[in-house]
Formats: sequence, C-alpha cells, structure tokens
Amino acid sequence: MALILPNHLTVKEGHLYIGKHDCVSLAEEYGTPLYVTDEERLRSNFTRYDEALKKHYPDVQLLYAAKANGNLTIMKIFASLGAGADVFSSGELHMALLAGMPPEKLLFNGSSKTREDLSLAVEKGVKVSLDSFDELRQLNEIAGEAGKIVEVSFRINPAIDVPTHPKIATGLATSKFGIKADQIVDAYRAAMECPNVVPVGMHCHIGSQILDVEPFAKAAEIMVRVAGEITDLGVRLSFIDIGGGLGIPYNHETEVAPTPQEYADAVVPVFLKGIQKLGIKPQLWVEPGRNLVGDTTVLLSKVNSVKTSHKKFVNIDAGFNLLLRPAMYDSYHEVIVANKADMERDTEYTVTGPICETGDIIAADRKLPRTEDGDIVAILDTGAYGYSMASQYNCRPRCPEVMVFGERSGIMRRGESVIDILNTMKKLPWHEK
Ligand SMILES: Cc1ncc(COP(=O)(O)O)c(C=O)c1O
Ligand SMILES: N[C@@H](CCCC[NH3+])C(=O)O
Repeated sequence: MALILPNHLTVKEGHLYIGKHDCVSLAEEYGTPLYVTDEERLRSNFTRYDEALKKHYPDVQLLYAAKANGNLTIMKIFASLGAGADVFSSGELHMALLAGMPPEKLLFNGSSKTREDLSLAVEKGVKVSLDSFDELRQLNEIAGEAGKIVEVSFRINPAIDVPTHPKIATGLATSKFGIKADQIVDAYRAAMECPNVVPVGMHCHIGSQILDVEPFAKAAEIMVRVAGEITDLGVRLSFIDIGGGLGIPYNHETEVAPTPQEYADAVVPVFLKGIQKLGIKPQLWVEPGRNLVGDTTVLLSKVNSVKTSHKKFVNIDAGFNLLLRPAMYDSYHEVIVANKADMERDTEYTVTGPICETGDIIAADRKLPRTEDGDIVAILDTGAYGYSMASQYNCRPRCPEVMVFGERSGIMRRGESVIDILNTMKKLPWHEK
C-alpha cells in the first residue's frame, strides 16, 4: 500500500519536501538531527479546528495545550490566531504570556502544583483548574494573602475508558487526575465557602491520541450533567472546558483519524443540548495539542551506519533523546528516506538511535528503500510531544528547530552545545583547590 501524505509533504524528483523545501537541502543547510515545522500547516490546522467548533457554537475558545510543543514561535502564531493556552507549569504560563496570550484565555492545569505555581497564577490573574481539596485550601490562602480573588474550575474525573495507550488515558477512574464523581458537588460547595476563590468553570480531559469521537461525546454528556448539579448549588458557570485529545493518523497506510469537524459534530451538539436544558450559556473551552501541531513537523536525521546482524539495522543520529514516543508508548512514526523517497521500499530495517539503551528504537521492522550511510531519513508527525519531551541523555545536546514558511526557512530554536550542558554544572566549594 502507498503512503498517504498530508498535503504539505510531497515527493519531487525522488526527494521529500516539506512545504516548498527539500528535506535533503534543509539537512545540508542546518545539519542533523533537525526538527522542521511548516508554518502554513500550523495555521491551517488551527483554523480548521476553530471553524469546525464554531460552526455549531460561536462562543468557543481554543486553549492550545502548550505541552505538545512549547516553542515560543509556535505559541506566538497561535496567539495571533486567537488562541489561549492550557498551561501545566509556571514555565508554560510564562511562555504563554510572553507569546502574547491574554491571562483570561489561560487555564493553569495540573495535579501537583507547587505553592509557587499557585502564587504565579494569582499574580498574573490566570484561572486555575483545581485538582484536589488541598489545592483549593492552598489557593484560597495564597489569594487571601495577595488580596485577590481567583476564578477556578475543578478538573472532573469522568471515569471514562478510552481507546488509547494506557499511559496517556487520563480520565480513567484510576487516573491520578481530577476529582471523582461523588466528591464534585462537595468540591464546588467548599469553593463557594472560600472567600478568595470563585468557582466559574468546569474542566476535564479524558486522554490523548484518541481516534474515536464517542468517548468525547460521552465526556461532554457527563460534563453537562455535572453542570446541572453545580448550577443548582448556585455556581454561575462562565466556561466548560472539555479538554483535548483528538488523535492523528501516525500510520499513513492503515490509520484513519476523525477530522476536527467530525469531532465537533459529535461533541458540540451534546454540549449545546445540555446547556440549553439548563438555560446557561458558558463558553466552550477546548484544549487541543497534538491535532494542531502533530503533523506539522518532521525530524530529519542522518544515517550513521547500516549493519546486518540478526536483522538489518539503520543507525541514525536521532534517538529517544529527541523523540521519546516510540520508546515510551511503542508509538508508530512513519520513516521516509528523504533522498530516496520514490524508490521502492523493498528491504526490512529496524531504525535505531544513538542512545546507549536497547529500547532506543525509532521504528522496528519497516520496509524502506535500500539504505546506506549518509542517507537522510525523515521521521514524520513529530510536532507533538517530540521536542517537548526531548532530553540531554548521554550528554547529547538537543537539536535545532527550523520553521519553513513559503520560500523562507529559519531557526526558531538554536541547537544546544555541550558547553550549554556544561554551563549548568558547578564545582562544589569543598572541591575547590
Ligand atoms: C489537561 C490537558 N489538556 C490538553 C491536553 C492535550 O491533549 P492532546 O495533545 O492529545 O490534544 C493534555 C494532554 O494530554 C492535557 O493533559
Ligand atoms: N506525551 C504523550 C501525550 C500525553 C499528553 C499529556 N497528557 C504522547 O506523546 O502521546
């Protein structure tokens, strides 16, 4: 079967192109390993998602899940298109503000926030999604000390099983996230009794890389049902946040993902029916990450060597230090030999990285064209949870990130050097001569 490529990826004269750029030339110009993102694709992904939801309900706010790809340039592009953000740390909050996202479009999420995180949210006037009664008490104290009132939601655990990798299902009854069903009303009641906190929203997120719209519709139904219970308490809901999680096709031969329109068609009517019944008009907040950025990016890597032992290995210069997903979740990413993109894929290889771990496998048992050292491989769909989960394992500096836009290309994050890594290390006073 042939690979079906998204339309920003094409093959011309045997080479893989991203937008108007030959991946092989980009690898030569900027070196490898290299993340390359297509700005036009970022923009069109955002618009497609936003429009799909707004077709049903104009009062929708997209909160980009910054954890998917926290590059400031990308955050700025989304900010310019009207996005807010789901931020999960003080660092992501700083990034979102720096990108120009207004505080009222940000939600500080997390199941284990520090007092410093909560203080920053209070200082910046950002809404907080609370994940425990302890956090409610702490936030109320911190806001009181600052003489401020903070708007909050609770993260609701809808206890929904979702068809995805167990490590990224977040709304199971057993997950660490959220408040369980029989404690939700108590949580809102407790919040209403806190003088420095005002509950104005509800939040949930059922998981990531979900390729079926049904669980989202089910979650929306639970959310509006709970909305009824807490409206009865006297809470005036200004937003209901149904999280992110819509997946993308990673296997371009076999996987099909619902489009954002199919997602919106399944989910928003459930939400609308619920709020109409309650006679309320909260904003609908949605927190996509992967769907906006996942397919925008390729990771380019050079083949260092090819070896035949019990199978054929292609050893490349990017490993799980730069793309953790295959090692962590057994995730599938398409691999294309960028300088042999039109050649027949007739040889089976396992593509491995340079990390000193047996599990450093980017792609196992894949058919590729006959491959040799010096070839450039493109690992597709690496825009979400790629760079953002990268590490410096084996003292390997993280690689640069390049953006392409029309004829132009430029570095949006420089590569690190070994000196950068060394510069964070200090000599202990008792080791000084
Ligand atoms: C709270 C929250 N919102 C949004 C997202 C974004 O998920 P996705 O990238 O699957 O859309 C995540 C990640 O799973 C998350 O934890
Ligand atoms: N990091 C995961 C997604 C989890 C998102 C955060 N809750 C992945 O690469 O698929």
